[in-house]
Amino acid sequence: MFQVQPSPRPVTSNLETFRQTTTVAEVIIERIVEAYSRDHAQKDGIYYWPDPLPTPSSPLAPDPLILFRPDKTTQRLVGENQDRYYVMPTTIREFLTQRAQEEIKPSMQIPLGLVDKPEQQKREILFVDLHGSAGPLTGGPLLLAGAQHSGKTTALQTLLLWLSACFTPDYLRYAIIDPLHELDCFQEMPHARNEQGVPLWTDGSTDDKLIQFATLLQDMLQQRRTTFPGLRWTENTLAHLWENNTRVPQLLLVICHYQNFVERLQAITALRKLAHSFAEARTLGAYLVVTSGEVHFRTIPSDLMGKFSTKIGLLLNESQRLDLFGRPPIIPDPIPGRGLVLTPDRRTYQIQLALPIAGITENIRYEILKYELGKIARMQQQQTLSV
Ligand SMILES: Nc1ncnc2c1ncn2[C@@H]1O[C@H](COP(=O)(O)OP(=O)(O)OP(=O)(O)O)[C@@H](O)[C@H]1O
Repeated sequence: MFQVQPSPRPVTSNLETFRQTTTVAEVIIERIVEAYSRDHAQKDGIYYWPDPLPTPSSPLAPDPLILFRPDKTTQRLVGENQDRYYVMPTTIREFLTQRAQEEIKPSMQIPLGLVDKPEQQKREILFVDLHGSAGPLTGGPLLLAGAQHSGKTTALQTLLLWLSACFTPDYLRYAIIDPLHELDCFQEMPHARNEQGVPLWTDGSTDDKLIQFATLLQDMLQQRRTTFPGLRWTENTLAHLWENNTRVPQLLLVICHYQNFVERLQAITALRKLAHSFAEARTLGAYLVVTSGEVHFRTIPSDLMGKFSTKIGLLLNESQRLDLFGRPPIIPDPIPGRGLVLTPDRRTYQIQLALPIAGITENIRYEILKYELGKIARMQQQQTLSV
């Protein structure tokens, strides 16, 4: 299994360039830090106050937190930035090479950014677990709720980029309902087709399209059961099948902008049924992520809301925060990608979600993302052919 290591924080920041004076206290602190390292202190049970969450600010720091480190090809497009923090210390190419040498096991633990845990004096990687690797109470479906331009699509890009890099299509497929075409760059990925080459993507612009798509996915779930008659699916079944060289891919359903379908009776009925089927099929290796601009029970009824074991809220107003988190202990700053997470163990933390790709504008990031996805597809195809 690969090791997830946070990249070291740079010692200096841009702000320091502008600093005029150094106080006596700062000199003393610097001397103590030199003599008594963070590692030493931790061994003695002393924890430093964690660094604050990286803050995107346009135009000074539009991309402070990125999933993967850029490689030489993209580095020249995104520029050097000492203050960027990488969730993964490797480039995508290094990651794929490393993955090709590993025994692949099912995993739906996805690093989406950083989480601040002040009471534990920790800032750590935010992992969302769609499977619940230590039982259903440790993970399950994810709801990403947020106002317009709060970072929902970006979070989905990060999630899908991670899964695309982790798994070849033999081990993972994603099915996407994307009414605003915000995830078009994933349509071309082989992961977004079923074994027969049928696209697992729709914009759901008509009820017929959506119902047909829902039927296709329900059939895929049913096929899992009928292909292995008599098999009792438990949370470890997929892992056992993979160990025995039976490749049944994990299947992720992503529903974007759920609130857009609410006024369409036939569409929303099919969508709700589909969401429930996926929410209840984690032992079959089926997973669910939903984004919504609204969290009121008229949009997401309580029976469906109750299925989401992890809830992320970005730029929510007070009543939306109340609907999703009760009375949260903190109110996050109105920054893209900054928000709250309600974890499966019912705790609420402040988070900063990562961008999938570095770059000073959204357009540059999108172009690089397309390029990186193409590279992933090509490298995975070569690796599959050479096995
Ligand atoms: N984690 C992040 N760090 C820095 N910038 C971000 C982050 N997330 C989003 N942004 C920026 O905020 C803007 C809005 O992001 P995004 O399109 O993902 O929001 P959205 O919630 O999907 O919006 P909409 O509801 O309109 O589709 C984009 O310019 C994006 O680059």
